[in-house]
Amino acid sequence: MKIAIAQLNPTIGDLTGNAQRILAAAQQAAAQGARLLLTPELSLCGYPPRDLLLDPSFLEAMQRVLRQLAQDLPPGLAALVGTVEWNERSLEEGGKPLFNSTALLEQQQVRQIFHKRLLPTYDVFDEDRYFEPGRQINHFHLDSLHVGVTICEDLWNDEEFWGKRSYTTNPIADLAQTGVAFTINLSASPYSVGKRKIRQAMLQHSATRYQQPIIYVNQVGGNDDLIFDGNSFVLNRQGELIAQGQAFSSDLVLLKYDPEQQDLRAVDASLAAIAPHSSSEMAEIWSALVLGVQDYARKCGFSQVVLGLSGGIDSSLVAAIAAEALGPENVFGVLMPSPHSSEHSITDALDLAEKLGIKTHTLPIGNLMQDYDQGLADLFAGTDPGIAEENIQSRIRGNLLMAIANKFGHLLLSTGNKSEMAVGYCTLYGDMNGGLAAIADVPKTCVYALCEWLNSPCEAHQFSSLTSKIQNPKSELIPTHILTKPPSAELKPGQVDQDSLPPYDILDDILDRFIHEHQPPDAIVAAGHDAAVVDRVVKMVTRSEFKRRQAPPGIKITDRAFGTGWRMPIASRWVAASTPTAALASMAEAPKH
Ligand SMILES: Nc1ncnc2c1ncn2[C@@H]1O[C@H](COP(=O)(O)OP(=O)(O)OC[C@H]2O[C@@H]([n+]3cccc(C(=O)O)c3)[C@H](O)[C@@H]2O)[C@@H](O)[C@H]1O
Ligand SMILES: Nc1ncnc2c1ncn2[C@@H]1O[C@H](COP(=O)(O)OP(=O)(O)OP(=O)(O)O)[C@@H](O)[C@H]1O
Ligand SMILES: NC(=O)CC[C@H](N)C(=O)O
Repeated sequence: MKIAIAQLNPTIGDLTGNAQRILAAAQQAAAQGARLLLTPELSLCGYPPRDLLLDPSFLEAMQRVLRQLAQDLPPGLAALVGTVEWNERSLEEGGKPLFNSTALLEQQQVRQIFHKRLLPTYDVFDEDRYFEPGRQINHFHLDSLHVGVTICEDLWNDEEFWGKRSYTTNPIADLAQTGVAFTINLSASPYSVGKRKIRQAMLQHSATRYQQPIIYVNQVGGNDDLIFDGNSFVLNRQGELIAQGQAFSSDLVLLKYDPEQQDLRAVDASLAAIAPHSSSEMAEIWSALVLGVQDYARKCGFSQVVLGLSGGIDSSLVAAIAAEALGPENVFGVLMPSPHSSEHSITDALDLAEKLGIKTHTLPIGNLMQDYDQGLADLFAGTDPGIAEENIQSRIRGNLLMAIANKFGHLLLSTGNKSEMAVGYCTLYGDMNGGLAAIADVPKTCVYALCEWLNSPCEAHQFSSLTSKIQNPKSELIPTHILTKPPSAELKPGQVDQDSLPPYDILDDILDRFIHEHQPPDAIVAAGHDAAVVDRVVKMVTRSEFKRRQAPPGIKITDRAFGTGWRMPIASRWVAASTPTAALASMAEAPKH
């Protein structure tokens, strides 16, 4: 029996468009002789639909579209399609009104429905808000084949792999008891650095432990802050990788079940294992950010973006990502020198723009600054000029950029990185203005590493059309001077970031321990950091929550991004304290994936 994995990129809420995507994949799969089509979790509405699930008309429409899709599928092809079902018993027995489900469509009908059993409610996930956990073991027969069904989190509870149990049930253990030939996992698993390897190792462990071949089907594409990387894969009974989908793009992967071997195998290759994708961390992050900007713009209806080009490294990286995502002709860089701007802020920005092939315009802001200062002169009389006056530059730039975005229907990209967002080194209604914060989850040291990677001709060529256009292999995409000069906001004469912040390698290590590793300040000091610096950084993070709450959505690439997975109070007096006892620390350990 041939089986097809449809690694799809749905748009949230575009029910008919998503159904058409499923249908197109179904037709392609049927043409290649497939009997069963697999689609990702909630493939009909896209994941995560969030509070659209509270709209009854949305749920009704989903039911209608699902039934129509069942009618339209090619004859002879069964399909598993992700959908939402009512929990009718909730009216009498209580519980949540919905299930996160998968429908088996066959012979023009909805033949069977399976409900997700384990509901993630941590980090960016909030499934307990909407769904009741399924109680049944999910499996079906197709021709002579007996198949197990799981939905994403259902397979994230292997206590041997994790060293602890997150839920009381373990769906794959239940399925193994029923004698299924293999288990399917229909997922919408967001990207973060290193997650592909974790998924494969985790499911390899489960496949061998339960003697279960596993087909892992993941969604692809950017949905607001979340990037789904695809990377679907198939493991045989020995846990060997026998097929995989592309990273960061839609795909259709065919495989088959071999009844003699009682195992899954690739259609074209032999049973022999294949090598997992081997791209570097930088290549992965680059691809995730490009897809994030591309899909956010496309799904919100923008074809062009605008950003402030300062000749600094952050705006240079964002411009490069945007040029890759939307085409250089669709990126508009605005240079806005003030009397405090250096000469190189202009020459470096123009040099970068030429290399990327993007359009630029120069709008000096000196006159506007004078107008603001004069307008405020009476009110500010007798005070010393300071941050308020400095920030006016940033706010003039933010204002001009929004005017340009309004006028030409562009999306404004803000350029703040994660280190700045963490400590509040950015100006509200100034450089924080924007619709999408492309690198808000990329620490400053990683911003440098990404630019260096873009400039290294070997691997970047495979992942960037921009670098491959550069004829001279010695000529870099991001001008060297942008990488070597000290970072500066240039809001007052001679200002550099390191006047206000610790060196970025130290800052980023403290932030990594505090934000990603959940280490308390005393543990960070014990790791070798200066106590006063740690204390200052932790206070800056805590006190700048009000800025982050007003920031545009950022593209998540780490296991703990600011945004939907970071829910801190603003008006709070708590500042992280000392290490708890070991027992408490392990109980409180937040799930990461
Ligand atoms: N809890 C709270 N809830 C709501 N609002 C709160 C608040 N606490 C302060 N605020 C308000 O926020 C104001 C302070 O925030 P804000 O006005 O953003 O400004 P602020 O943080 O004072 O200054 C911005 C900093 O970012 C630096 N920087 C670095 C890189 C680039 C840029 C750039 O702009 O290009 C700037 C700049 O040098 C300066 O150190 C307060 O004056 C107060 O009005
Ligand atoms: N002279 C300028 N012209 C246009 N935009 C500017 C200018 N100065 C600042 N900006 C905008 O404000 C943002 C914040 O400035 P900031 O100095 O923090 O970043 P950067 O210059 O890109 O990088 P770096 O932090 O390495 O100097 C810039 O990325 C840019 O979008
Ligand atoms: N949609 C889900 O159930 C996702 C949860 C899962 N732990 C993942 O990140 O892959």
